Amino acid sequence: MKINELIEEAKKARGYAYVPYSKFKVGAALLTKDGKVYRGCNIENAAYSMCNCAERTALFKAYSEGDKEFAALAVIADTPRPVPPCGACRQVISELCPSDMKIILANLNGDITELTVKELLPNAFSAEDLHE
Ligand SMILES: O=c1ccn([C@H]2C[C@H](O)[C@@H](CO)O2)c(=O)[nH]1
Ligand SMILES: [Zn+2]
Repeated sequence: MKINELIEEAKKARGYAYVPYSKFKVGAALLTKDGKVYRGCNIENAAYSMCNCAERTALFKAYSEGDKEFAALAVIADTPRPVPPCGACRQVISELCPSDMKIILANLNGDITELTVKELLPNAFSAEDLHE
């Protein structure tokens, strides 16, 4: 699947964002190694801390269906620069995705930034830091 196709999938997911509080719609599309796409949108809550980002929605959907091998993640929002994932999502992405996996950040103007998981969260805390 081409990068622009994955961005289109993320854009479709963005249409389902439930954002009555921020009005800030985000969409994500997670490509598995065998070519399947899991879409995600952000889902907010009146108890603000329960808001779930688009990126984590897509990852948790895939994981809960037994899909764990990922090739790329695209994220899109209506931002001046390609949307930067929040710190919580960077941590979850770095736990569940390969460190050299491609992350594609986009906005509605067609600006695109491509980077890897380890570039998105350098020096991440990980399982290797637990125990001795
Ligand atoms: O990369 C991002 C950044 C923000 N949000 C969501 C969280 C919240 O619902 C809204 C405003 O922060 O956007 C995402 O889904 N992904
Ligand atoms: Zn996030």
